[in-house]
Formats: sequence, C-alpha cells, structure tokens
Amino acid sequence: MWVCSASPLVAEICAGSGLDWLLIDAEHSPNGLESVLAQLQAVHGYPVQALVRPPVNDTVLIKQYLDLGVQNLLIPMVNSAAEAEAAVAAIRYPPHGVRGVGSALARAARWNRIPDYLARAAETISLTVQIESEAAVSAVEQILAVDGVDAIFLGPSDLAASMGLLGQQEHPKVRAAVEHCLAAAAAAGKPAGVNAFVAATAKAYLDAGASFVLVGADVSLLARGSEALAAAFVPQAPDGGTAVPGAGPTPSSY
Ligand SMILES: O=C(O)C(=O)C[C@H](O)[C@@H](O)CO
Repeated sequence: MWVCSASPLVAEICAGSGLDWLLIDAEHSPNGLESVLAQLQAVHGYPVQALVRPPVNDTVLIKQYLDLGVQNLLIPMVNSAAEAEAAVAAIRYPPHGVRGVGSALARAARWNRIPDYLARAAETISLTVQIESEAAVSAVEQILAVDGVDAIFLGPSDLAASMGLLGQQEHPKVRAAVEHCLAAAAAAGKPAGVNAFVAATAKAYLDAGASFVLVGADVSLLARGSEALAAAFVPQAPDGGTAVPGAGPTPSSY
C-alpha cells in the first residue's frame, strides 16, 4: 500500500499490518529527505519491504535517497530507454555509473560499519521504473531491456491522462495498455507491478501476470474511514448534504 501521510507513526502501523510491501511516496506527498529517513527507521525490523518513490528521475536526488538507506527505488515518469539508463547510472558507482561516493557519511553504509559497502552496494539496491505515459508504453520493450532495470510499475492514472482519458483509469484502452506492458515484462522475464485501488481490477491484473499490486493508501483509508464515521454519527443537512464543515463529495477511488 501507499504511505503518503509523511508520518513515521502511520508508516509503522502499516508496516505491522501484514501487508508485504509499502511504497513511501515523495512524488505526490509532503515528504522530504528527513521524513523519508524517519519512515525508513520506523518500518525497519518489520516483515515488510519498503519502496520509496522520489519526485523525479534525478541523479542528485537519487544519490541522496540511496545514502539515506533506501534500497528499493521506484522512479516515476520514465518514458524511454535513455531515461531508464540514466536512472541505472544514478544508482551505480563509477565505472558502471555516476553515483557520488559518500558512504563514510551515510546511513546506507551505516557510516562505514558495513564491510565492502562500495563493492556490494549495487547488489543491495533494486530499481523499478514507472511506465505511465503513451510514450513509455510504446518504448516498454526497450525500457525492459535496459540492464539494471529490475522491474516496471504501471501507473494507470498518469497513463490515462496521457491518453486523453484523464481520471478514467478503468477505461478499456488504459487497461489494455497496462496488460500489454504486463505481457512485455513477462516476455522479458522481469516483474511488473501496477497501481489498482479497485479490488476487481487488481485481481484482474494479477491474473494477467502482475507480480505486485498497490491496492490502497494510508490517506485514502483515513479519508474514507473518517467519512464513514461522520455519515454514521453526524446529523445530515436536510438537503442531503453533509453537515461537516469543509467536507465535499468523494472523488474517484484513485
Ligand atoms: O499514474 C499512476 O497511477 C500513479 O503513478 C499513481 C499515482 O501517482 C497515485 O497518485 C495514485 O493515483
């Protein structure tokens, strides 16, 4: 599930839920380096894998995330093999890439307490790139062929927008594009994941070959759960609207 609240406490609650992976998001959520660090520390020791999504495919930012100790990166908006190659270069030290060397100062290497960190760092990091535009779907085979791309992740919300179908993640053309990418990943022998908050769609994508799915978000659970409490206990206005100040209609499930 997504962890978007930028709260170590919430991240720890989710980490102990039984879910097997969490995505700490810094693309659309109010997370900076300090809050990502605090959440990594909060989930450490729980039987859960944490992925982290930086806001952008940027070499300097990726270096900072890696030095914090992020081991599973999800890079958004990767639209071509060249952009995927740039992400791979960002996670590898020279001569295989361009990652700056700061392990003596960094949590990633536990401040040089991890022997051979520099030599072994690449083995400890996974790179998943996000396919979320028509251009990326067209280039998915080339992106999957990039050495160092470990997995792809489909983003139906942005994909729908790029197809002129803003807000229509369930549109048959969007679902067909997602399934095309799932098949391409299977052919390439690499895992593919997808964002799918509608349970039936998540199950359909699993049946179509998805290896991992994002099926909810901390903020959405809190929003819908608090609305349900309000609906159960707060008197409704006579016109059927809500009596809760500031509350509005519930938008799409994404
Ligand atoms: O395009 C997508 O889908 C995603 O990348 C997920 C979104 O970022 C997230 O906001 C869910 O809508």
